[in-house]
Amino acid sequence: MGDLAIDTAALRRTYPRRGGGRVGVESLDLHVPVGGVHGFLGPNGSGKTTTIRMLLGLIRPESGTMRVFGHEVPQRLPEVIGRVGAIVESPKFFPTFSARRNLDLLAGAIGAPRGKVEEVLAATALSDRAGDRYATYSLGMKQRLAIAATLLKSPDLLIFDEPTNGLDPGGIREIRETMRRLGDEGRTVLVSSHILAEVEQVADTVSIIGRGRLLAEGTVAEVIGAADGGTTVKVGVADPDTAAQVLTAAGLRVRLEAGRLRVRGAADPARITELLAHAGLYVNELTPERRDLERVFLDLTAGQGLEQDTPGRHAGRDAVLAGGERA
Ligand SMILES: Nc1ncnc2c1ncn2[C@@H]1O[C@H](COP(=O)(O)OP(=O)(O)OP(=O)(O)O)[C@@H](O)[C@H]1O
Repeated sequence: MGDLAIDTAALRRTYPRRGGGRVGVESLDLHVPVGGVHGFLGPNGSGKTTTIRMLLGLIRPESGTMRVFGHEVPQRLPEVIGRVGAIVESPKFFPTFSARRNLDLLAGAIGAPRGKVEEVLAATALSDRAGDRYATYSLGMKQRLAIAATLLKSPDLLIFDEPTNGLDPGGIREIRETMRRLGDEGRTVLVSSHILAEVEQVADTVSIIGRGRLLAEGTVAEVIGAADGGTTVKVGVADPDTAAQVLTAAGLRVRLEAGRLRVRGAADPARITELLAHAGLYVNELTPERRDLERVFLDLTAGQGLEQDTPGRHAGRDAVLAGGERA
């Protein structure tokens, strides 16, 4: 792995749990590469917010180490905090002022260069509505304005804790597009979430945690592949029996299903086409059957949620995972 924006080793911060035992972050090894969007995933209560609060110096770990851009934190946090922008709670804006005026005030307070306000408004797709009063903004626009405010200091690392909570699908898409743009600019975006479908679409890499420990990490494809033992590909071919022999001889696992082959173990589906073409067999269908991240996540984190979580605490959040964590 290349340079890391965030790395932690055996990071621990726990709280006593009612009825005995402890909850929180037990021993977390996190590796967030520099540049791109990193999904920090786990069920409710798995320790995401606790980890983020430790990284930002808001609470102290009991033990373990953390580094941000190679600087040990919290010891060296003052040297690096200027490169970090975070939205952990909703920031306060003046409701009767426009978004632009709110940002102008903040920019003045931190000495951000002129022109920065228009730049961050554009980066969060708010330019058109920047003259409107904050009070008239939708929840999604408010959230994007919060991102715009953190961008005023041009952070290299942005940390968003569940940024799409409570947003409608349109609002979620806009936050996702904003994160994608920031990642494409070479910034590092750490986004915590328990809503997998969203993160799968935007994240370059992910960490999946459960009960304060790392369960899987890597690119989305790697995490899905590792959990699945390689991609499964459906193959349609005129002579499936011969094709099955060819592929089996090449070390792949093959099953005949409804006249088509289900082939596992090929690192790259193109290898299947190549093997069959060499045997004079022509493929008329080749469909990678990817498990989605959600499935992997549910399997990895089954029973890892907080069974003592208060029912309804996360009302309105993703029902699938709420169900999954209590499975
Ligand atoms: N200040 C605290 N006092 C007691 N327990 C706490 C405290 N902060 C967190 N916890 C507990 O630690 C565990 C991890 O919480 P945390 O908020 O880090 O999880 P999370 O993954 O961010 O979950 P969510 O998605 O629900 O926000 C939970 O069981 C939580 O109740």
